[in-house]
Amino acid sequence: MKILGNGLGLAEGEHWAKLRKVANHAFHGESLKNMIPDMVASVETDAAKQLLEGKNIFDMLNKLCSLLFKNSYKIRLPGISKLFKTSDEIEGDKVEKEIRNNILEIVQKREKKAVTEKEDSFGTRKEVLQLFGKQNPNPDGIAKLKTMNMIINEALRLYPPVIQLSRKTGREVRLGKLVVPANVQLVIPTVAFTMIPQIWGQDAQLFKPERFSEGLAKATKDNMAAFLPFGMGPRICVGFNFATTKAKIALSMILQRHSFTLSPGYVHSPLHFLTVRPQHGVQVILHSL
Ligand code: HEM
Repeated sequence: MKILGNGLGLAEGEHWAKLRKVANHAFHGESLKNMIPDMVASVETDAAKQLLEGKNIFDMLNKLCSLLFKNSYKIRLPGISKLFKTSDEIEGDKVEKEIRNNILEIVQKREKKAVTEKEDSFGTRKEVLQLFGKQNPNPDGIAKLKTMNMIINEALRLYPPVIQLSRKTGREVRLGKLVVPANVQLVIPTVAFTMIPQIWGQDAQLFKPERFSEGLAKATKDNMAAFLPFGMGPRICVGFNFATTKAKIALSMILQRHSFTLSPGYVHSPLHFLTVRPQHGVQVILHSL
């Protein structure tokens, strides 16, 4: 019975009711409707492969069933299995372990596939391949990297390397309702502006490059000062174009050659130390295309 676990089929009472509620929800019309495209895709492409993967598991389940059946009327003292195992019990444990490993293998394979598919969910690789094919990036194409530009903007919004600007008033100035005398040092916490829900919405903390799909003015609801990763005015970052162009070239060349996933060892820990940076680096796993 160990292999059957404590699932819905064997659960009782309150535990059963809880599991049943979850299962009802999972198999409810709406949830099921959302699964249909995946079901269709899996029937079209993966059916044969899945059958092969699954066959091994069903063979082992059959073996386990016959062991259970063979032993179901045998009387054993409670706890004796811990001290002494019959050959059937040893065989049963082995089969159970194999089933578990097989299932885990299938799950891991699916997870890996899902991550690889998700990796280009914004269509950036498609965009790169359409513009450059396998050739090196060229200036005309770089200017047309629309989704990549959106992704870079969104990354800079959430993790601006420079989190504040500073200015000193050369003379008395009026800032809205505020009159600031001459020689005052002002700190402008630009990072705080990137989280204003009235501008960015309730999902301001989420990574959503599509918010930049219709340009900066639309994304900031005409408050261009809400997005200042490179500063503003005459002292705006002089390397602005250099930095974004280099990033686009590097990303394009990676996407032309590799798919990549975040390493399971990566720990998300942005650290502000002069600039914002990943405290422990960003470990990715590259797969050649
Ligand atoms: C993602 C990369 C970069 C970010 C986020 C960034 C951000 C900034 C920011 C916020 C400022 C202050 C702007 C202001 O006060 O209004 C600045 C200034 C500056 N940046 Fe960058 N920067 C980047 C890359 C670069 C690169 C690659 C270079 C050089 C090739 C560069 C050179 C400069 C210089 C020289 C200034 C001072 C400009 C001045 O005071 O007139 N930056 N940067």
